[in-house]
Amino acid sequence: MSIHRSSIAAPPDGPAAHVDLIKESHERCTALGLTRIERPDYEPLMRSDLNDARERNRKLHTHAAPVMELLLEQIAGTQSMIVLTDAHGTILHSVGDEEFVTRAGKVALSPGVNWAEHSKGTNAIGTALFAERPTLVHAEEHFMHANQFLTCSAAPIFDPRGNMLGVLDVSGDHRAYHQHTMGLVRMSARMIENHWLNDHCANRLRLHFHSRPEFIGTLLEGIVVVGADGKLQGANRSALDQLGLSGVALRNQTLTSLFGTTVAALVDHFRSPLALPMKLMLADGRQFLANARMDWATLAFMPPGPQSAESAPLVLTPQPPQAQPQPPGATQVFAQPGVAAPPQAPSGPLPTGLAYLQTGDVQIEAVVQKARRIINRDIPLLILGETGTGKELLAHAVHQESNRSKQPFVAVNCASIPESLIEAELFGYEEGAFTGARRKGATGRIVQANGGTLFLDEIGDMPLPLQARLLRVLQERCVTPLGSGKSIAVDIAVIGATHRNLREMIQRGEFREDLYYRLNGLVLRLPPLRERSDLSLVAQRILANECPQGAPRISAEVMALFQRCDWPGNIRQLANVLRTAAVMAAGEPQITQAHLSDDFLEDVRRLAQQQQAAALAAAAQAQAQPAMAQPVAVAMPAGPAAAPFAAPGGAVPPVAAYAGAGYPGGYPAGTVLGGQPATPMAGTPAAALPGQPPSARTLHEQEITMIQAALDAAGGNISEASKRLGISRNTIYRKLRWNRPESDVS
Ligand SMILES: Nc1ncnc2c1ncn2[C@@H]1O[C@H](COP(=O)(O)OP(=O)(O)OP(=O)(O)O)[C@@H](O)[C@H]1O
Repeated sequence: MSIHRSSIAAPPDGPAAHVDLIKESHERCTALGLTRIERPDYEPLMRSDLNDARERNRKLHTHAAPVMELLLEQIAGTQSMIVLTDAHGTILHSVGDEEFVTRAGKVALSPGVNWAEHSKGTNAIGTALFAERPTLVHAEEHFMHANQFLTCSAAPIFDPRGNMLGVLDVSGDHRAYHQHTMGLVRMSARMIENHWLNDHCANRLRLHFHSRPEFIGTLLEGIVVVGADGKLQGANRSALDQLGLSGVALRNQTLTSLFGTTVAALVDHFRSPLALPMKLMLADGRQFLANARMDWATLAFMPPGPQSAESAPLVLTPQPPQAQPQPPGATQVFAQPGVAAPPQAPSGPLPTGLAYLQTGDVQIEAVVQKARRIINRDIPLLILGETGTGKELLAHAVHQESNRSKQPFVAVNCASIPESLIEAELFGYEEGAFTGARRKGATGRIVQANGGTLFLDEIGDMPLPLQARLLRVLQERCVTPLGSGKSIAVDIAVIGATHRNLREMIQRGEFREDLYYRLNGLVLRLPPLRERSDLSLVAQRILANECPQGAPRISAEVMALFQRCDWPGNIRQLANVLRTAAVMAAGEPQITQAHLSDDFLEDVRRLAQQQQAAALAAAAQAQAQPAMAQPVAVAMPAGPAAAPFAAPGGAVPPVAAYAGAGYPGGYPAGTVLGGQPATPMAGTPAAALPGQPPSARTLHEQEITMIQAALDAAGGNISEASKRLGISRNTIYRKLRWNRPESDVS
């Protein structure tokens, strides 16, 4: 049974446009010298060339494969097949009804064969490629007689900049034509485009919008990609449709020119995890609601929002190309508007990659030299170090300097993902793989990293059963998503990182020895900030990065304070402190104590008290020891102005006397912190348990106490507490979750 052309349902552009499209295609074929009875060119690509083409289009297939599987379910039993081609019309992959696939093979509708118009005449794939729009070619609409048993629906797949990536097509027996097929193919192509966009622009700010909020998060949502300078860099098809713009017209717009807002306003609005969608309005009055998405790593580089409602909104400072290269992983830099350039401009462009990390410390220098030697050598790297020491930055720098730099760098924090979800996150899953799984399934992070680098942060927190699966992936270089029988080949460089002592974990049976040896081709240990000799240069580099138009100096008093701090949050904490200070000091030539946040000064004060208390207790214990009489208990006074320490059995000299004497690890004589003399406080970690010298308290216990105190001060708000402590929210969760002594990194 053949279907009359005019009865073909739902051609993408209406019946008249469809007739014209086919007519023009036939004319092109005639002009190309093709004839209708011509024996089609059946010559497929050689196997090796097909493999090359598949390799070149691996990412397209990665994003298309789950969508094709889903589509296959919808068309099962309809005598049809699904075809994915590259941007030239060469078939890369096909799946479908076995019987029909064999029939289609007779007209060379199979991998390795090119279906561009010039080789196969009018057909949905070739004509969609030419017309750059979804195309239906039914039965005798095919130019060549041999293909007229087919009905084919094809949709081109574009990247966010409008570049053609390939074509998705469903071809079937023309007698089994179904009017919904074209719609399914168009939807599937959009899904692939959205996957591609979200993956490739993961590090960039994306706005997901629609005029109806319930459509945000669906296939109908518009997505625009926003650059650090506020320029719109790309969009999905639904965005262009909703905005009524072409891709080129969209890329000539900025957030301000199109929606009347700024990146800073967006960042500020969405900083709260509970933020509602933001209202955006076009110049013609049309309104949309938008959610913003971006990688957490990107957000980590953004400064806190405006300090108060009255303060001027933060604006993005455009960076001159090449003038201020970003450190590895950094994306955006903010400054206050209207601020005169501070007198101390950075002397030159900041180095990038591993060179960014070289600030003169000998331990770091050794780390960088060793890291350089293994670049492109297929040697797995394991980075050890406390939280915030720059493990991810180092991993990113290694990736940047490798020949994988153009491919994705995918970071997974094994400690921040609930144990039950790590497997799905890493390996991906098929539709219906487990209760609560997204209907369409998901690509795992390992597959997303294909061709690039997978950074497994906090690898020591990976549950044992998953360690076995990860080991298999590393050995066999292929991944099998949950609920799938098929494995996907992957080519990844793996960098692991942890703050834990993996050797001890192996001994306790908590970490697989075989995985450990797979991961530790080279082990690099990043020293904590308190052990580094380059604090001053690191601080200046962070400031230069924060204030591209000229960084303020750090006053000697502040630097002296920094030098004495023990930085439990390491460089992350330092960066947070400097970021706030730079905003407070805007327009002034140097950062003084007055620009430091009270939280930080409070922490420094508390630390000084702990150190003094520890020293006092040690001294008291030393005094008590000859008599072997009583255990030492140090009672802390109730507040800063309270009486000096008292130890059982006798008066202990006032703190001031000790401070004045200049205690080892404490403050030198006469040091004044935050305008007040350093004095002890009740409830500090150094308030030792009776019968136990403070030094016997583990670092972990002290950390827990500090975290608890910060949480109390922040009213239980973990984000706020993490800001105050300068450690990540994950670290807080982790430390509270494992509220037991942790082993230090060896
Ligand atoms: N050498 C450096 N110079 C400037 N900034 C740095 C340096 N090292 C780290 N940082 C900054 O410190 C912060 C923490 O770094 P990073 O996330 O790499 O640490 P991490 O060790 O991976 O932390 P965690 O263990 O908590 O995941 C980031 O903002 C990073 O940019």
